Amino acid sequence: MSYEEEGYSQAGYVVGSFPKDFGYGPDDHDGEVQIITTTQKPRILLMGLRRSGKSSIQKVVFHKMSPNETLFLESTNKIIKDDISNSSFVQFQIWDFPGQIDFFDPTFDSEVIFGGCGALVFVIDAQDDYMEALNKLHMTVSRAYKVNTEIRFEVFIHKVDGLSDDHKIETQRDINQRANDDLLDTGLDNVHLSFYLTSIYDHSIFEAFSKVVQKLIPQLPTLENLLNIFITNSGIEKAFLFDVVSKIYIATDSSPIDMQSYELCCDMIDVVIDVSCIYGLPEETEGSTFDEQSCSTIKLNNGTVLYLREINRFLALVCILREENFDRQGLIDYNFHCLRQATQDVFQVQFKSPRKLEGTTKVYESEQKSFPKNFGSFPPCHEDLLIEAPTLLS
Ligand SMILES: Nc1nc2c(ncn2[C@@H]2O[C@H](COP(=O)(O)OP(=O)(O)OP(=O)(O)O)[C@@H](O)[C@H]2O)c(=O)[nH]1
Repeated sequence: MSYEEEGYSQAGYVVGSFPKDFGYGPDDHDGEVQIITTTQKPRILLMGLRRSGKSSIQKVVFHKMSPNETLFLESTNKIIKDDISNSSFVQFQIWDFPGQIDFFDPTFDSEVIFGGCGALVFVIDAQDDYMEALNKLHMTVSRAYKVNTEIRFEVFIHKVDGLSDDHKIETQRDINQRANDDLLDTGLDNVHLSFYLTSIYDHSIFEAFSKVVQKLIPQLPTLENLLNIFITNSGIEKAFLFDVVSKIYIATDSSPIDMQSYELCCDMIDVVIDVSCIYGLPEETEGSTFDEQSCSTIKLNNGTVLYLREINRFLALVCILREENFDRQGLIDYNFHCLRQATQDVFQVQFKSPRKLEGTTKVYESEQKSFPKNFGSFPPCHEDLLIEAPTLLS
């Protein structure tokens, strides 16, 4: 059967009911998936005035550059296209624009640049006077929206490490108000801007980028639902699905996120990778330090356990739970295997025919009782933790 018959477009993406042609997923589990790496990737554009911090964000989040090293970055003078799909689960390109870009330059092709773009991240330096940045933001948004009404506009109020807490809130309120007023004045009141306070010197930039990326993942509600069921049946308090290299979390359960939990999980990934680098591979062996055997459990002295397991070579599940709930580690391990299988299925559905795709997606998106029948749960003595447990382990 040809790819088209199977539901593929010529470009290698699925013709079907997904909202956008975004390519995600493990490319090592199924030969079919590799076709996506040869095609045009969905794009996230990084724009903003000169020296606002665009290249630093890209280098810190996706290339492990330490924040202090960004002091020596040279100014970008042409569009830098960074394809991060080789190292990351989320397959997209990031285009870093020079600050002085001129929209009226005839070589600036808005149709091409904004046409296939998923998200436009506009970076504003909060330590500087931001009036000029707001003008540029308005010009950029109106230009992009004219070409592509589907773009998500994300505004990073950046370098907030230099501001006091009160000043941060006040700056965000002021920028939000002015940017939306500008849009209203030009009749663009249906354009939605999202604002984030960010800095490369803490985890805020990773958190903000996580939210930007999550909005581009059509499978997000399904993943969230899977994680909800997993944590409820396993006595876990919080679970994140991490892209290991970037430390972007592509999904979490629906309980509230506190920054400390996120930071703790990020730190755990660093520890596991560092220890694996030193002790994980036999001497003089080339290979990935994160593989199917990667797993770790860390018990903290405050009665909390951190639990990390590999989902595929790019993705890790990191959970936080109470020590007493870790007594039944076998059950958690078992449930994790169900979750891992389900997660892989969710992403591979994307590469099946639209007909099959609808059916499978429905299974995962419907009520909890329709989830994989083999999901384990705490035995009946822990009834408080059960939610219509499918098959109980005895
Ligand atoms: N304090 C602080 N400085 C930052 C932050 N992010 C970037 N910088 C600094 O801002 C300066 C400019 O950063 P770049 O990343 O080169 O800025 P850019 O927007 O790419 O600049 P152009 O390439 O000229 O458009 C560098 O000295 C960075 O170290 C941040 O979160 N906090």
